[in-house]
Amino acid sequence: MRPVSEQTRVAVLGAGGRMGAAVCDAVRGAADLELVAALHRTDAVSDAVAAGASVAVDFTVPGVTEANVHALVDAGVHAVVGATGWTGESLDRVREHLDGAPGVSVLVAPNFALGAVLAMSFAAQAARWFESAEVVELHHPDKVDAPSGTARHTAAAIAGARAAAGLGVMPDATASGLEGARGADVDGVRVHSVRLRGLVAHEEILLGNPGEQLTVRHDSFDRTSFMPGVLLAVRQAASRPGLTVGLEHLLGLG
Ligand SMILES: NC(=O)C1=CN([C@@H]2O[C@H](COP(=O)(O)OP(=O)(O)OC[C@H]3O[C@@H](n4cnc5c(N)ncnc54)[C@H](OP(=O)(O)O)[C@@H]3O)[C@@H](O)[C@H]2O)C=CC1
Ligand SMILES: O=C(O)C1=N[C@H](C(=O)O)C[C@H](O)C1
Repeated sequence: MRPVSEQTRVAVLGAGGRMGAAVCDAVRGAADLELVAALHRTDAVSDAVAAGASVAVDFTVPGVTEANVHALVDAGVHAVVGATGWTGESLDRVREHLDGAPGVSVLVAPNFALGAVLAMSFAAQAARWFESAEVVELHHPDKVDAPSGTARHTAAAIAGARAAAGLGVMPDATASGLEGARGADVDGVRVHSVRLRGLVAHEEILLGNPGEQLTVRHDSFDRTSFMPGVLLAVRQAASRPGLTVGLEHLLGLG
């Protein structure tokens, strides 16, 4: 056990959830970290501050997480955020808030699994060379949002790479059919959501050209897959002031 003075004091918001509980276990198992608060929906964010946390990890739910982050920034506590539901507008509000809170950091990452971050990076790298690209995300049926934050982030990165390469609209002759059959449109990239008992978190990026297909696939079979990324973000929080979106920036991929 390290001396208490060397340990980073960590709070977990959403501690009773599937991810929050796994993060609490991971923090307890790390010699350089101390879990000082495990907060549930009935607790206030100020409880993390009162417990002396310097970093708070938020795995609550869309619709709640943004308010948590603003409260943490006000208190000077670094935030590591895994909860989804973030938009360009909500990220802008946090960025603006952080302008008035020098030294405080917020990392929002739609996926902390190293393989998922690499898959997104590979897909974005490949996108400029293909006429077509579509994203399929597959999750457990208890997930409350669709498409997944990861799929949105992936589609946005593909769209950005296509635009930078001067690619236009993808070929698609669909003129009629059932609403929703072609999935959601994220910046011009189609995203399809599967919810199936037995799954955890999976993503396939399909890239097509005449006569060939490239498939990039990542599978999280267990929530332990997210923990190395979460712990990396907690450890780097104090040295990355301002807003960071995506774990890729901590992995040298951003
Ligand atoms: N970035 C990443 O790598 C990953 C992100 N996620 C995302 O993390 C989030 C949580 O996922 P998961 O753990 O599966 O979800 P769960 O439903 O298992 O957990 C959600 C947690 O949020 C808390 N909560 C719910 N409503 C409120 C509220 N109104 N105020 C405060 N807390 C609330 C719950 O508290 P209580 O226990 O008191 O009910 C619960 O602990 C989702 O957005 C998911 O997409 C998931 C996996 C990986
Ligand atoms: O809810 C989940 O489970 C997951 N949510 C995140 C997302 O929406 O991308 C990350 C991962 O896919 C698991």
